Amino acid sequence: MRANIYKKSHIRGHLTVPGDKSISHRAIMLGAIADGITSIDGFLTGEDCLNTVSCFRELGVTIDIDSHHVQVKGVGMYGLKPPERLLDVGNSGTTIRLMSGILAAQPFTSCLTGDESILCRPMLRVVEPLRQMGADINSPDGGRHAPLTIVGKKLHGINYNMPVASAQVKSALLLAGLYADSPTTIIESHPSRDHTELMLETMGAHISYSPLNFEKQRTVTIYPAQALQGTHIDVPGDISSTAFIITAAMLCPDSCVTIKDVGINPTRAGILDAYMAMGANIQITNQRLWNRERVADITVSTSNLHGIIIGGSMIPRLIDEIPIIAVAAAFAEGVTIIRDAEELRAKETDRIAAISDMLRSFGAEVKTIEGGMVIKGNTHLHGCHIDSLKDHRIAMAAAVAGMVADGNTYIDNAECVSISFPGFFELMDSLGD
Ligand SMILES: O=C(O)C1=C[C@@H](OP(=O)(O)O)[C@@H](O)[C@H](O)C1
Ligand SMILES: C=C(OP(=O)(O)O)C(=O)O
Repeated sequence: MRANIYKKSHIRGHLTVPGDKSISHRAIMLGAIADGITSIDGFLTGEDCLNTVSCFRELGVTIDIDSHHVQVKGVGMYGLKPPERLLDVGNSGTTIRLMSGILAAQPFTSCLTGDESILCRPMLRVVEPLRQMGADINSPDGGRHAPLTIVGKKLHGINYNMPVASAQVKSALLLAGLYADSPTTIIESHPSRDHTELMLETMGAHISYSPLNFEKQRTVTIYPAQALQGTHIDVPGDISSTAFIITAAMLCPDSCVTIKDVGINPTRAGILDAYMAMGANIQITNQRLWNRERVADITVSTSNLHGIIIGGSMIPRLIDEIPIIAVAAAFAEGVTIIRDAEELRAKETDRIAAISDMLRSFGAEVKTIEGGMVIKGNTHLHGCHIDSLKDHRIAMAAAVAGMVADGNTYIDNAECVSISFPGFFELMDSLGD
C-alpha cells in the first residue's frame, strides 16, 4: 500500500492509542502457562501480538479474542502440547526471543521461524545463555539465526552478565528460569524495560531485584516456580505508538492533543524525559498503577524544540522511539546527537541507516555515526517519496515528517504500520487537516 501524506495545519483532539505491544505479548505468554483464566483488556491486535497468539494456539492453548478483550485458558507450566507445525512468529523479535526461553524447558521439540527480516536478526544473544542453562537450541548456522530448533531439556539456573541491554534476552532467561532447578540471576549494565518482571510478580512468581537507578547496573533474580496464577490484565496504551502523536502535535502549528491511559513505566518512557529536555510542552497527569504498571494521561501542544545529546542509559528506555525522535530533531533548533544506539542496527531494518536515509530524502542534514547519528535541525524539509522497507516504525516516523514538511509525501509499503499500530493513518487523519 502507498500512503499519501499532506502537510497539516494543526492536530487536535482527545484520544487513546492501541495497547502496549510488549505487555500484550507477555500477557498471552504468561497467561498460557498460568493456571486458570487470564483475561486481558486493551490487548493490541497488531500483527506481532496476533503471531504470538497463533504460536500459543499451535501449542494447544485456547485463546478467544473479541475485539480488544482476550481470554487465555491457561494450561499450566507443564501443559503445552507439542506443535504439529513450525511456529511462525512473522516479523516479531519479541515473540521468537521470549518463546525460546519457554520452549527450551518443555518436554518436546519445536521449531521457531519467521519472515525474511526475522531470519536476519541475531539469535545467539538468547541461544548462548539458554545453552548455559542446559538448553538444546540449534539452527543451520549454529544458532546465529532462525529457524531455531529447540529440543526441550531440564534447565538449571545461571548467573548471567548481559553483554547488551536487551529486555528480550532478559525476559527469555527469566521465563526459562521459572523452569530451572535453581535461581537465575541476570545483571544488566543499563536497566531495560521490566514488564516481564512486573507481570511475573502479579502472577505469583518469586523475583527479587535491585532498586531502579538508571546510572547503575540492575540485578534481577528469578526463583524456580511450581505454578503461575491466571489474572486480569488491563493493558495501557503503548508509549511507542503515542510517541508518533506526541511528535506530530509538537511539530504542527496550533496543536494540542491529550492521549489518555498511556503506559509510562520509567524503564520504558525515556522519550518523555528526552522531549522535556528538548523543550517540549508536555503535561503528565492522572498518574496511577494498572497491575504494577504506571499509567497516565499525556497532554502535548506545539513546542519550540532544541537539540540535545541522547546516549548511555537513556538508550534502552527509548530504543523503539529513536526513529521518531530523529524526526523531531530535524525540526529542532541546533544539533541533536544520538549515540550508543548500535542496537538499532539489529531491528526490523538497520534503523540507523533507514532513519538517516529517510531524513535525507526530506532534505535534512544527517551524519551517520557507528552507534547513531548527528542531526542538524531546522533545515527546510520538503515532501518526498519514501520506502518504509517494511519497517513499521520507519513508516510512521516518515508519515509524521510528511505532516510537517512542505508539499506531499508518498510512503510505499505503508501497510506494515499494522505490525504495532493498526489504524495509524485513520487516527492521524481524524486529528486534523
Ligand atoms: O522486550 C520487548 O518487548 C522489547 C524489547 C526491545 O528489544 P531488545 O530487547 O532487543 O532491546 C524493543 O526494541 C522491542 O520492540 C520490544
Ligand atoms: C523492534 C521492535 O519489535 P520486535 O523486536 O519485537 O520485532 C519494534 O517494535 O520496534
